[in-house]
Amino acid sequence: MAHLEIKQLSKRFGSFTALDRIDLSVAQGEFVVLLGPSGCGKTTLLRTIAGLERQDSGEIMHAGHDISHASPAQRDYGIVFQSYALFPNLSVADNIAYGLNSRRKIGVAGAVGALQRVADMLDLVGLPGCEQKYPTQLSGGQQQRVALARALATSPHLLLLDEPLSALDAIERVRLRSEIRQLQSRLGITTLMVTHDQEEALSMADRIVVMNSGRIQQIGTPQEIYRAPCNDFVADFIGRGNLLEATSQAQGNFLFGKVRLRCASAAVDVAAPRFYVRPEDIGLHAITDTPENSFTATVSKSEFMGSSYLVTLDTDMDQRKPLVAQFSSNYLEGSSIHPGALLRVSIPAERLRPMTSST
Ligand SMILES: Nc1ncnc2c1ncn2[C@@H]1O[C@H](COP(=O)(O)OP(=O)(O)OP(=O)(O)O)[C@@H](O)[C@H]1O
Repeated sequence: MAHLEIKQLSKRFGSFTALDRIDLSVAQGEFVVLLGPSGCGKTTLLRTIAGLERQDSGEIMHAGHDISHASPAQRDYGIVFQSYALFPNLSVADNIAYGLNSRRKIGVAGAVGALQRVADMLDLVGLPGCEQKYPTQLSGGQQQRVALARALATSPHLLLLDEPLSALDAIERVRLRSEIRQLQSRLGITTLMVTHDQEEALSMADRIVVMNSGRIQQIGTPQEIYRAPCNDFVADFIGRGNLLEATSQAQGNFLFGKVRLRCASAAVDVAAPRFYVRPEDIGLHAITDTPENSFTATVSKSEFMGSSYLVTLDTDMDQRKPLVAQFSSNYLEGSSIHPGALLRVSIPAERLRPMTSST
């Protein structure tokens, strides 16, 4: 049985459809990331699960209970928002204890129990001894750790994170994302996190739900989403990529302008073949070599990215956009990839991935 099950959930604001028949099943202990561009409905979905928005239709089941019409207080979750949302006039301890008080989970041990719980929570998020500080005395990352401690203080069975890292600087963001992931694994708490940052999603999620215009586009592991995007939107949104159109030839061969390539997959729509190639899947060869699926290309632009170069190539493939390749800096050591340079590149047959849908 799924720990969280969302069935045909729809939400409208006036005539605008923010969520359109969302189906999603989350397993116990899973870390699921809702990913999509601004305005696609991620936050609305999270808020509807929290009971902070009411759906127009559809169901939400949590641990076998129908919570579709339960009030936020009747639902069992902890939530962390993008802006730290701590009470500035309350100490760290009071901020964390607030959740305990409001949910009446202090128990018989009363205030002493609450103090111990606050201390335990601060240990858990790596801020021991910070009880008496105030939010303004903490960095952004520390404030989000306190917000996390507050969300976890009632031992909820569901953790909802709404862009918890987006207000932090780059270094703190990377640090906190691995801390959150480790903590989540350790506690085994089922977690849903909203982000529009694809790197964050790829590095943290067990599964990613890619959304656009209130609809789910694809659900899969980071590897599945990255390697096999199901449509143009996902292909475009996740990482860099080349969408290529071709005409069919015999025996798994396809013609891209003047360039003929073999595709190893049998799943090509031969009537309208379209493919997807990641920049890092493009090979670079000595100009005199002629491995399978290789062709010549002229460098039009070369950007140094640190560990790699991003190289824009003019080819005879006759596509709407130039081909973009990514070559490792180590591999290029000593060779010159400057605008105008003639290269021999290849798209290996198994890296030429068919697109099944253009929606
Ligand atoms: N209370 C509301 N009233 C009217 N429209 C709303 C309301 N809340 C959200 N919307 C609209 O619903 C759509 C989805 O909003 P939502 O906040 O869920 O998007 P999002 O994917 O989380 O985007 P972002 O990353 O920018 O927060 C947006 O077009 C937004 O303007």
